[in-house]
Amino acid sequence: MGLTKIAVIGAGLMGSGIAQSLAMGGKEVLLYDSSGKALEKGGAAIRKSLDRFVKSGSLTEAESGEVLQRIRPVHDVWSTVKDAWLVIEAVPESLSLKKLVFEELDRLAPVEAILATNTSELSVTAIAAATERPEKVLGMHWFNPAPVMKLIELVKGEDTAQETIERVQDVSREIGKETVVVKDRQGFVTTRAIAAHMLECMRMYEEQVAEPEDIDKAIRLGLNYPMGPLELADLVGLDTMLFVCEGMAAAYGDRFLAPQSLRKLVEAGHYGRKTGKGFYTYAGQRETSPS
Ligand SMILES: CCCCCCCCCCCCC[C@H](O)CC(=O)SCCNC(=O)CCNC(=O)[C@H](O)C(C)(C)COP(=O)(O)OP(=O)(O)OC[C@H]1O[C@@H](n2cnc3c(N)ncnc32)[C@H](O)[C@@H]1OP(=O)(O)O
Ligand SMILES: NC(=O)c1ccc[n+]([C@@H]2O[C@H](COP(=O)([O-])OP(=O)(O)OC[C@H]3O[C@@H](n4cnc5c(N)ncnc54)[C@H](O)[C@@H]3O)[C@@H](O)[C@H]2O)c1
Repeated sequence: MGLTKIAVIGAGLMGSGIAQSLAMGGKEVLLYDSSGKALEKGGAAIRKSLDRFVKSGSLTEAESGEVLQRIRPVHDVWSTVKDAWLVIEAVPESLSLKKLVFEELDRLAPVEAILATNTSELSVTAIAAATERPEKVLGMHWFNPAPVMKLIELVKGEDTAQETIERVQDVSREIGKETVVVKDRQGFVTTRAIAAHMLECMRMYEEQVAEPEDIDKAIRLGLNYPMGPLELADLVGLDTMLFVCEGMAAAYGDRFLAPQSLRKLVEAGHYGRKTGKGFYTYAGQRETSPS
């Protein structure tokens, strides 16, 4: 029997959601995080999300249990990847960190395994160059919350083989997701677009054009976005926001420069929902007031 498993490296906001999405699509998933605490937290996030699906009637209790059975938390990288045909990385948005992780994955994963990065905007080509298998490396950009969002943005590095793209298109379709294929340019399509929108809204926040909740309400109800920019930033994580701004500003210049107030929130450790405070304050994951 060939390689049948899918490995996810990083069990944070995205890695846990990615593992859940794959398991909801019937795939056997191994989930690893360098922090045991984060691995436990990721498991709790998966159970919380599955409860939402059961409450909304999309899943039965039995189906929810079957999904959980398909996700195996693992405490070392080799055990996570040794039987995987696809390895998906979801560690923090740092190019140096991702390169280190890909060097390790290249050493430990089966030679025929595809290695995918969930980076929001970093160079897939540069990440692939940290391996001996650039033709098997691609960007597999999921969206938060991964179990709910329909799209996976596939990014073709300079040396990504067409067969690699097609195999990941197939598995994305099998789990009920839609894909687009984009060139490896900083920010791809989605991050470059959403960053432009969110940064302009952040500048309006800094200029006090309106109260935070009115900025969000205006975008939500006036433009029919499911979430306003500030509440979305708190969901995605202000740490990730800042990482992304730095990458985008390096590529495209000042128009993507991180606003000072974003940097200050991150410096203060206020990352949004995941720390309980960002643009808003959250008591037990329920919004209480603008911070
Ligand atoms: C302003 C600062 C600017 C700074 C500079 C910007 C530059 C950087 C910009 C890019 C950053 C990286 C981007 C990243 O790579 C790509 C992305 O992910 S972009 C974000 C894409 N996602 C969205 O746009 C989400 C939009 N929102 C929605 O679709 C919906 O609101 C929702 C999230 C699906 C929730 O819908 P509802 O369920 O109807 O609303 P609720 O109120 O019930 O949900 C709130 C709560 O529950 C979570 N949730 C809901 N359903 C589920 C589920 N089934 N599984 C998991 N989680 C679920 C939701 O996320 C909320 O979170 P929680 O409170 O549970 O923690
Ligand atoms: N947050 C979002 O909405 C979102 C959406 C799409 C893509 N992304 C991208 O996904 C990636 C992860 O983002 P996130 O929001 O899930 O971050 P996160 O901080 O929630 O999770 C990252 C996890 O990686 C773990 N980790 C760190 N170093 C590791 C290592 N060497 N090996 C294994 N695990 C390690 C951390 O312990 C943490 O649990 C980033 O590249 C980000 O840009 C984020």
